[in-house]
Amino acid sequence: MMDGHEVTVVDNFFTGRKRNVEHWIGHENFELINHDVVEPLYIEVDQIYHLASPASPPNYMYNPIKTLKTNTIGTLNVLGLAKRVGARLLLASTSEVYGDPEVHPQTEDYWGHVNPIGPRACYDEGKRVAETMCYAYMKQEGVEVRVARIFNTFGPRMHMNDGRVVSNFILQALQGEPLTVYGSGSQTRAFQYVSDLVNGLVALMNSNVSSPVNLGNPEEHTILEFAQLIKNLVGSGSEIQFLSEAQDDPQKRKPDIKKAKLMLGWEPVVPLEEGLNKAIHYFRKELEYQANNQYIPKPKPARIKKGRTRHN
Ligand SMILES: O=c1ccn([C@@H]2O[C@H](COP(=O)(O)OP(=O)(O)O[C@H]3OC[C@@H](O)[C@H](O)[C@H]3O)[C@@H](O)[C@H]2O)c(=O)[nH]1
Repeated sequence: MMDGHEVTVVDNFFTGRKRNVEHWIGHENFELINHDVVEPLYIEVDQIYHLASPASPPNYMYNPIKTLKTNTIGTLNVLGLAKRVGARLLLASTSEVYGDPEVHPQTEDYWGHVNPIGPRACYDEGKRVAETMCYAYMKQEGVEVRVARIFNTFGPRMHMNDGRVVSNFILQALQGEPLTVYGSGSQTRAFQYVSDLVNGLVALMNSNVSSPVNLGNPEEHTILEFAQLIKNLVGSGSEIQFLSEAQDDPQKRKPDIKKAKLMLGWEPVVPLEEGLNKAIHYFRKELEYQANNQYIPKPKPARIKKGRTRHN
């Protein structure tokens, strides 16, 4: 929108919210369509960012069949749209295509280590077949595709009930509740701030790189370190609580971003603490918003008939 393009947002609001784009509603270049990509879509566009699919593990595991349909039928539909109108399509793929990786850090040529029947499979395998579909359409139909393998990302406008670790820890720390660490907390992740990701996606879309590219921040920490860091940044007295570990939880994850640096001239620029402070500020405001905007139906005023006076 800020570059002056006409933008159509398509969302079924399974995990999205109108509030996230409300500042653009009414702008002449902006359109919001309530639509599910599992159904075909007929519009005229020249670039498609295919970002559909819940991305938070509790969300995608909540309805695995829907997650599979979105990533398979939904991807076929948007590829069909790209083919019909001659648009370029960027797929939001994921670091989860590497599964619980045996190669560290993960490079794009690593094929991954995925449990095809585990609880994460609807998402991991869904995204893997979505990549396969992109390259089949590229080879057979000449559709221009771009594939971003997105590593853990956070930032403002995440849903309070998202369930991923950054929003969970920040909300728990702000409310004085225990920070819930799954397992021992020795598993690692590397988190990027949302604006870095957006810049990477736009750079990839407008590049000539059709093979998959990792987009992530390579600064790696254990989950326990993240819990302590967030507690300190919030200034919270919350305890750290160890819960049972999640099944098939990847034990180590960190992107190798040499390819993005070399071919897109892209790398993350927002330091972790600066990004976390912005997210903390956002969630603080969200908690205030929630406290002040609970929907309480107002009682209807009694209907008073005019013109007649009743005498009992
Ligand atoms: O409250 C929590 C939530 C999560 N965790 C742990 O924190 C780590 C990160 O968990 P998240 O749920 O944030 O995200 P995951 O790394 O498991 O999956 C993510 O991977 C990359 C993206 O494609 C997706 O956004 C998502 O699937 C995991 O080890 C998880 O077990 C906690 O310890 N406590």
